[in-house]
Amino acid sequence: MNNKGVTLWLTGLSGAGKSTIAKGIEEKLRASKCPVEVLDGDIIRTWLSQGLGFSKKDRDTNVRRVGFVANLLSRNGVVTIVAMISPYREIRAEIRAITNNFVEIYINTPLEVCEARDVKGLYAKARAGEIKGFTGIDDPYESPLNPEIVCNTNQETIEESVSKVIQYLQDNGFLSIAVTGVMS
Ligand SMILES: Nc1ncnc2c1ncn2[C@@H]1O[C@H](COP(=O)(O)OP(=O)(O)OP(=O)(O)O)[C@@H](O)[C@H]1O
Ligand SMILES: Nc1ncnc2c1ncn2[C@@H]1O[C@H](COP(=O)(O)OS(=O)(=O)O)[C@@H](O)[C@H]1O
Repeated sequence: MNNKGVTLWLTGLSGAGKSTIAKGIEEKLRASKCPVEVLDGDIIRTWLSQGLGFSKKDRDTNVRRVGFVANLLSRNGVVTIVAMISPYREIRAEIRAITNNFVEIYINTPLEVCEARDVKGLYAKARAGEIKGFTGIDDPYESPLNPEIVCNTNQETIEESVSKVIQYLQDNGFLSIAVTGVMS
């Protein structure tokens, strides 16, 4: 096993499908004995970033911390999957510049679809004014201009998005093993 290590940075609105697709990629790679870790926004905010809020300053701090850890992992051969809203272009560019093999993946799901899913009921609260500064409602989301991969989750299945990412890893020499079950 001699993976190059890579950081897969999944960005998109809340409910876009970042965690779901991250888990799908993780499962496929783990089943093939590939070293993989997921840094998920919700879990990071429980441990590494407890106490941070959702101001631009706090979100940037959150993203910087995760970028730092992702680089440590990926430079040691781990496929590191980050799933965070990470709404600001500038900070994503900053992390790209300092991170080993940074691959930006835009989980492109229209706001209406995320809102209809409303997995955690937070969009309803944001619309009711109970949560202020909610991304996509009254806080910005700056979509990537040149992402390496785009997953249009309202036009493709979870499995198709996962396969697309694994295929990218294989095509770009990031995997030293063949991962089974990848559609072409
Ligand atoms: N094609 C698809 N790809 C990904 N998720 C999908 C798709 N179709 C439906 N879903 C559903 O959308 C929801 C996405 O929720 P998920 O927690 O993955 O979003 P998230 O982007 O991680 O949000 P948050 O930033 O709030 O953590 C899940 O319930 C998932 O099953
Ligand atoms: N004001 C808010 N804006 C966006 N997401 C929020 C907000 N308040 C709570 N959340 C929840 O916090 C999670 C997003 O956290 P992160 O991905 O860690 O965000 S980020 O902006 O700092 O990258 C999502 O699960 C979302 O549902």
